[in-house]
Amino acid sequence: MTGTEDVREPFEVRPLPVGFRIADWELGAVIGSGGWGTVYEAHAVGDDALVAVKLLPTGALAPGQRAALGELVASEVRFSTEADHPNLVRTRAVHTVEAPGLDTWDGAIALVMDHAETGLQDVLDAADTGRPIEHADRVLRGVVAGLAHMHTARRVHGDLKPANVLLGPAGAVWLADFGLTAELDGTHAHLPPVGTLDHLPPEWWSQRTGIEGAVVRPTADIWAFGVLAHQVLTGGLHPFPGATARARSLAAQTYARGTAPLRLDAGLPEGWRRLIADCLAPDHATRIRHTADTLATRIERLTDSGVPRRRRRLLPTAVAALAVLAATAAGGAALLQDDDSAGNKGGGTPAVVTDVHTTPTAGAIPADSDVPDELRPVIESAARRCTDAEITPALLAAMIKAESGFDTKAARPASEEYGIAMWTPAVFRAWAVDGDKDGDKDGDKDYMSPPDAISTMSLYTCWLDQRFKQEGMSAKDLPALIAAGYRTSDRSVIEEGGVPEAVRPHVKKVLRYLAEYEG
Ligand SMILES: Nc1ncnc2c1ncn2[C@@H]1O[C@H](COP(=O)(O)OP(=O)(O)OP(=O)(O)O)[C@@H](O)[C@H]1O
Repeated sequence: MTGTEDVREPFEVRPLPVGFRIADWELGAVIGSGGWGTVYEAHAVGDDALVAVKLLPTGALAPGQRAALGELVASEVRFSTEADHPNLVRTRAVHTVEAPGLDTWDGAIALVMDHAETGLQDVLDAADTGRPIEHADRVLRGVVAGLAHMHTARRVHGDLKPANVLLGPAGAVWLADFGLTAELDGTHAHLPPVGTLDHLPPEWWSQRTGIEGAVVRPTADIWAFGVLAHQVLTGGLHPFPGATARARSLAAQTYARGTAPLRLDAGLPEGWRRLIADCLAPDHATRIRHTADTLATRIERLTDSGVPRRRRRLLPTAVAALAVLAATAAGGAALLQDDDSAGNKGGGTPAVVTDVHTTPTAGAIPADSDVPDELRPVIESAARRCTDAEITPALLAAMIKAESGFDTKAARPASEEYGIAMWTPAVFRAWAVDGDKDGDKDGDKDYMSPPDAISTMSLYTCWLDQRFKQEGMSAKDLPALIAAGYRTSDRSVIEEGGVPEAVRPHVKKVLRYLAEYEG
């Protein structure tokens, strides 16, 4: 899981005492502090119902800071009082603090808001990595609906991130923190050059930040939504690799320049993968097609069953794939359509599966196979990391058997291949997954550990599968192509237009084992 790093210094001043009165409100404990304010619990005098009071001080700051802050405060107050939508936090009142003798607070602005139960960042911090958070669909629907409302009102949020999504009573989802919200003037607005690195679009870095600040457009919020959706659906994982926000931001820029592919978490359902990839289109011009409104409609369709679905499609039989490898006709192979009913391809098309035995256990490892018992759960859980139908426990098991014969200590030093999945250490490092959950530092991912090696194999084969599908390669050949790509590379398979000669014996072996496992 990744935390967030802010480019601003945290706001630090002495808090006001519990019981301090602002108009009819009595302050309680501090909930937290952000870039330019502190939020307190509070209640109306004579009423126990909680509210949240955000205090935005304008005094006791260096003159430069004061000017910038003044504008932000004005923006936050202006938008907060205008905002009227179930997915934007409600501001009940705005007061000016009277505290003579308390320089920091005298003249501060107090926004009295509905009280949230928690924030999305806290939920992500406590979440299981790799799985959607509870009620992920509801949260994402709420966020995108709030965003759509803002964009229709010609506003850009400008600082969308999990810390600015509040979760209220009865499942309420509220966007909050409108300090960086800007009014659109033509197609863009100007914001002071601040924000959170983790959710800034890559084009932000190449924009000049003149006296008016950086240009922001609604597409910046769409990028931030893509990052946030990825985090919500994976228990907090950022879509770009890196241990710090700066490193992740550099990775996003490298991707935007076209020098690295977008590698979203392999566990994402296909429809969500498409939607997030659209939000993370590399520049403003390609992202502009995807508005908060169109995303909201797609999300409605993706989540109409109430939970983000982790659907599996059924696979072509290995027997048919073997036949294809042998260059015989494979007329009986299943042709599978994409199951993204809300994606870019027109939507509404259900998965079509023909001529295949639709057992719920398609691709499972049979009980009487030679796969060692202790490896079965490891392989099954690794396969679940990929929702593409071709990456099944049976395929991973067949590949492992062909690679190492299930020998956890296998080693081929001459070709630098080690462990049960025969990883080359340098390649492993680029893809490594912490399958045994013994930590999240790079050093804890070990190609000699079967869970790490097999989980990483699943991630890598999932990516190969998607590459070959993008290239329009035949669905029925995918198991063979994946086994070949794992032995060589995606590029050599694509250039060859099939299984390269040198690895045909190996691929035949994989397909034979796969046929045995699939019965
Ligand atoms: N209406 C609210 N109800 C309950 N908690 C809130 C409310 N508004 C903000 N908070 C919490 O108060 C803390 C500080 O919020 P604040 O908006 O000042 O900063 P931030 O969002 O963490 O950072 P920044 O403002 O720098 O982007 C956060 O933990 C936030 O979840």
